[in-house]
Amino acid sequence: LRWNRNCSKLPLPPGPRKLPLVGNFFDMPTERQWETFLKWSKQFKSDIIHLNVAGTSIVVLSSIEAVKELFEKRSALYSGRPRMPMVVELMGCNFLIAFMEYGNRWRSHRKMFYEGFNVGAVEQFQPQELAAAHELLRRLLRGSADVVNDFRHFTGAVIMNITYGIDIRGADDKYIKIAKEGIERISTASMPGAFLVDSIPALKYVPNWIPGTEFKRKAINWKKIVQDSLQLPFAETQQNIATGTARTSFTSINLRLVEELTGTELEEQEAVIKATAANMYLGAVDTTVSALGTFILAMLLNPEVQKKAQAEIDSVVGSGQLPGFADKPTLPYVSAIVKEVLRWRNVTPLAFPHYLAAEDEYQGYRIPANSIVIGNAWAILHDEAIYPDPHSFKPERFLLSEGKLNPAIRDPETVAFGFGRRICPGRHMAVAALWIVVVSILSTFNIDKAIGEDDREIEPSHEYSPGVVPTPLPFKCSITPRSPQAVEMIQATS
Ligand code: HEM
Repeated sequence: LRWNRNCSKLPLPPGPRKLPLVGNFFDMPTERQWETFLKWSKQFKSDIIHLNVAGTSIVVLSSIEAVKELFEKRSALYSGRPRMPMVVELMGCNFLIAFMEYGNRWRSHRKMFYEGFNVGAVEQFQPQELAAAHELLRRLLRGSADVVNDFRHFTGAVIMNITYGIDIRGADDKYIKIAKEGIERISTASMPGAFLVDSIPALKYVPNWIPGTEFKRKAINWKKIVQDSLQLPFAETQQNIATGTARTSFTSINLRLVEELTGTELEEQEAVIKATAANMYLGAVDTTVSALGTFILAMLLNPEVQKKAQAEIDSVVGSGQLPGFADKPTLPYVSAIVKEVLRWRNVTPLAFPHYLAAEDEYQGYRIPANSIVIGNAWAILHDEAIYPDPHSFKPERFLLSEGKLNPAIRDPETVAFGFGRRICPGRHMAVAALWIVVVSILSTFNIDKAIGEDDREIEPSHEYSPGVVPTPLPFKCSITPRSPQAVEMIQATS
């Protein structure tokens, strides 16, 4: 009580002036929020700023020191998630780990995820990742109309294989479609401020016939789509196990581990396996696709980076074979490209919001109870003091003069995947998938700007979709084999 009394006398962190009742509602940016948050942070000379959006307290952290202190050292306080009635309660997304309250249910799901995807465990997935990367090369060889869509197919194929042991059939595979639609609905519904029911949860009890409750009808339709992505692939794996045709996968391994159980214990364990599997798919696809799209855009802007990487690959791997995971230690420039992709236009600029239930203090400021606390990962990854000329794509920043990776430069992987106990549990697999695609494409293809009908180069728009995971909007580019030998090597992979 004494602590609380002391805290309450402290001032709030600085921030833009608040109006009565609505607070900073009208100051809130509707796009690229991370840039405005950093601007305020500089304006108020503080790595912690406070906003009040129509009664909701929002705290934004924009330095590595602040996120480490609050999200890591005080993780017992800062590992919650804000209540999201639209997506969790109305759309039934309570099976998604990212939205779960911090507690035992979250722990049991997260534990199963960790066992499948920790740094050692993910090595077992390398053969599937390599096979899918080769399939991607074959797709690109046939000609790519939309490279971002090709990446969606690649990520879908890897994840469906690892998670359920299911093969994806073509670009319009039903599981790819279901997941794409599910992710789109979840992304729209979880955008802060998109639905009034998130600010006034009691609205969920208003009867459906009352005007203004379209959100309830949307929630019913969207719930069905999301449920399909949870239920259908899991049911197919169960069916395959029953008929003895199931391949080894995350789901089949875990279902076998619990087959001795009975009754509610079995039901509970099956529910955790089913939910964890769906999390893999829904957590992996858009994030990985976004990073790969950014990689292509970076190559279009920086042809010299592409040439340097190709020279490194040719000198290490040799021109007669395709690279594999074993080459990673000898290809530091390629690894530096992956790090720069994760830094330059990081996939989740504001990570995901954390939630503070009880009042706290930081640097003499009071952080009110029930605050949404956001780590501005974009600001940290664009800090000029650590990454000079932060808006340029420069893999060299991660290298020593002799070409090895420089351990003294902060690795973007420690920021781009979020913070503390909620840090992305799929990060090791994500980095492996990014690396194998980047190295495979660079070793066999040239990435250039497309040429228009007027014989001029077409500049990509560099526009990204709105949402929690901004993804490059479709753009034109030319991806052509580097040599006849590259074509032969790719064809030989089938
Ligand atoms: C480039 C790829 C990826 C990026 C940038 C990324 C980023 C993130 C971020 C920022 C968070 C929130 C962390 C926080 O709350 O502080 C997160 C959570 C999560 N990610 Fe990823 N992710 C990626 C790939 C993946 C993959 C491949 C999987 C699954 C195999 C995955 C599964 C999850 C899950 C389940 C959570 C929720 C964790 C929790 O709330 O405890 N992610 N991710």
